[in-house]
Amino acid sequence: MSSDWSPGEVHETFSEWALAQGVIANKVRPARFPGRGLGMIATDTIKSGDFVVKVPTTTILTADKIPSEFRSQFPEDTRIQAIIAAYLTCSSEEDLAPYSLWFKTWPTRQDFEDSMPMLWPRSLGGLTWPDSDDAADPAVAASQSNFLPPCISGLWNSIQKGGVTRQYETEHQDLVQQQGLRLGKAWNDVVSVIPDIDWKSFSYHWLILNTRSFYWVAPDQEAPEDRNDAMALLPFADYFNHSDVECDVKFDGDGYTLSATEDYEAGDEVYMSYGSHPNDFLLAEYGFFMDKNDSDCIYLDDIILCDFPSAEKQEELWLNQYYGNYSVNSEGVCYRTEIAACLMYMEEEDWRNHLEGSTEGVDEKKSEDIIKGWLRTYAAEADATMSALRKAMESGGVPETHHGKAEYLLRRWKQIKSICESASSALSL
Ligand SMILES: C[S@@+](CC[C@H](N)C(=O)[O-])C[C@H]1O[C@@H](n2cnc3c(N)ncnc32)[C@H](O)[C@@H]1O
Repeated sequence: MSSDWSPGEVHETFSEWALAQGVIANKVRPARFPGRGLGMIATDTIKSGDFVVKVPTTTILTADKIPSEFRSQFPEDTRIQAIIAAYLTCSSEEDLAPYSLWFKTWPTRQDFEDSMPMLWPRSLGGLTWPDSDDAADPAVAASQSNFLPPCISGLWNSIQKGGVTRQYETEHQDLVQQQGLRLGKAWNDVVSVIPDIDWKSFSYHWLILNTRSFYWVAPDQEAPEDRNDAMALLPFADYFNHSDVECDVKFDGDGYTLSATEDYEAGDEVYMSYGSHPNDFLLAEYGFFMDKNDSDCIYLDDIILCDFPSAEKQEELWLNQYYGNYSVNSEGVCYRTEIAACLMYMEEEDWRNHLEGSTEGVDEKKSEDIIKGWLRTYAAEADATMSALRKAMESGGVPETHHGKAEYLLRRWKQIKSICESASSALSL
């Protein structure tokens, strides 16, 4: 192994401890990967299907491992993530001693402040938290621009959002506001019971759970309604970085088995999938995005719904379950988007028949032009935002300490523009 990849003493010591606790590592070990922190490296040839890590139940951290007198003090609807985060924040060193080597391998709060948009300064689209010091900053108040991608912020610079007649469940949109609500509620719930709990430490542990937990349901329990309440932290297995590979993580009463879903050579990084997530979701929830991501897409909902000719036509979309979640990837737009485009110019009755298979009234050229117009609107948003962001960097609206984050956002906006352009070209084929 190259010395640059060496994980360092803290990780070596922790790995020895984890193996002594019954964790089994098969041809993998932690290593350092530029831009990805720690990850897992193959120490030998691994074939797809080989198990790479086993983690026994005895070593994992779940809500069941927290003393019931601690758990039971919180309001009934307090989420498991909040309870575990509060436990990790408030328990004595003695109670947490069994995990102490593991905690040293986790990222720092500064790492989260650098990578997670929800903790970024408000000038870059971050939220206001108990420790935010820029809430009253006049430069921030004066800033008219939003720099986060619309799927993360729910905001636009070049279009007036509006015209939405129905509330609906969005996929991967408005992410930072939803996170804000989740963390805000968690904070209120724990503060109601532990008024002097430390915000920085609590939010740090909440983010550790957000970025490192695995799905877990104890063998004698029902799966909770919300999968976010089925959380476990797994020592050692939490070194795996994400890639758009298949996922093979199984658990039973004995513990977890993580298997490779691709072949790897010695020296390759071995990945696990955190799910089929678009880049905006990865950025908001995990603090990174990928150069190549087959699951990447953006959503046209705000553009389409404010372009829709009448409330009646929007109602047609709603009644026929085509309201919202209009996705685009570099290969084109989704079927829902094509159907919405048809309703822009078709008579309602023809359109309803079209849903049943009729082509009466369908004009492919018109549909293509409409969709291309929507994609141009999104690409123009990318241009407007990149230009505003560059200006804010030059003028000091985004302080120099945050230029790294701004550059990262510019990279994402370039990807967004390129998705619009490739999807538009694909329409003409
Ligand atoms: C489960 S941890 C993986 C271990 C982590 N890299 C570390 O240094 O401890 C998840 C975090 O790893 C980072 N990460 C995961 N996959 C990544 C990738 N493909 N590229 C860059 N960072 C990644 C992100 O910071 C994410 O929040």
